[in-house]
This record gives sequence, C-alpha cells and structure tokens, in this order.
Amino acid sequence: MEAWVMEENNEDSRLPHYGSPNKFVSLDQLAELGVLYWKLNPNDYENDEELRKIREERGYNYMDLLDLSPEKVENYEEKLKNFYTEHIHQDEEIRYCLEGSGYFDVRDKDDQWIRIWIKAGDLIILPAGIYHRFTLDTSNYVKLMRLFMGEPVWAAYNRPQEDHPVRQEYIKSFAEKKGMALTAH
Ligand SMILES: CSCCC(=O)C(=O)O
Ligand SMILES: [Fe+2]
Repeated sequence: MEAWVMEENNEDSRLPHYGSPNKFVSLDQLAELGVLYWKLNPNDYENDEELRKIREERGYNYMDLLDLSPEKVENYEEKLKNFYTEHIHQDEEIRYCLEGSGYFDVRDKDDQWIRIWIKAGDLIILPAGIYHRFTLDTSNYVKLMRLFMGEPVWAAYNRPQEDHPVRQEYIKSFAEKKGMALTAH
C-alpha cells in the first residue's frame, strides 16, 4: 500500500497522478482521517487466522467477493462510473484486495484527494461519512473481498452530503480529536 496527495489534472483517472514533488501520506496520517489498514496474506485467505480475528473483533459476519472484470460484472462500465463518483455511506467500507490493484481516493481535512494504492494483501477500512471514490489502475483488474457487519447496505450518497447525520458525525469526530490533543498539551 502506498498513499499520496493526488495531483488533480485532466489525465486518465487510472494513472497515478503523483505530485511533483510527490507528497506521500503515512499510515498515521490516514489513521487521523479514520482510515485503517492491515497487510495480510492473500494466498490462503480462507484459512487466514489474522483475517478471522479482524472479522471476529469487528463483527464482520458478512463477506462476498467482487471480481471487477467486464466478463464477471453486469453493467461493468456503469458500476465503474458510480464507484468513481464522490460519495459517502452510512457504514464503514471494508475492502480487502486479493488480486490485482486499484486506487481508493479519500478526501483529507483540507478537502484534498489522498490516493491510496491497494494491491493484493491490503485490507482497508474507510470510516462512515468519509468522501471517497474508487478507480482501477492501468492493470485494469482487481478482485476484492467486501466485508460488512450484519446485512450489507451498499447505498451511496453522492456529494454534497453536508446535512447527512453520518457526515456530521464524521466531521464532529475531528473536532473531538482536536479537543483531546489540546487538553493533552
Ligand atoms: C470497488 S469497491 C469500492 C467502490 C466503492 O466505494 C463502493 O463500493 O462503495
Ligand atoms: Fe463507497
């Protein structure tokens, strides 16, 4: 996994959009946005003890696999277009890359896009209420595991969603963190 501040220009979304100089983003910086990350072994995911523990601790009883290729997905182009439309969800978005690669873009506190490049073995959790989107990279293929707590809800709410309670909760979580940092000093 690698993450950086995305350079916004008119180039193909499947290109990396590195800055010049490129500004990499650390796991700590991602954690400040509520984005969590694990590196796992994707080869034997059905028997992976580490994955089992994460699922158990976080209550992810639902699981399915999404093979993003034109042959395996109905309305492939339309789905990709929707994935790349900036949106939020009322729940966390949990994705585990088993094969291939792709870019999750998330908005940081200054509303800049942070591009997160996930490859086989990368599991990421985007918090409820974070603006995000997804695109394939130039390899044009990804196989993802989707996890969820309870019955899955995939509904996406496209930006703007400033009045959505989940968005407001997410924004509030920063204010709280900041307050904690201030009292710690
Ligand atoms: C291809 S999974 C990532 C796309 C997304 O943001 C979503 O499914 O809501
Ligand atoms: Fe999403």
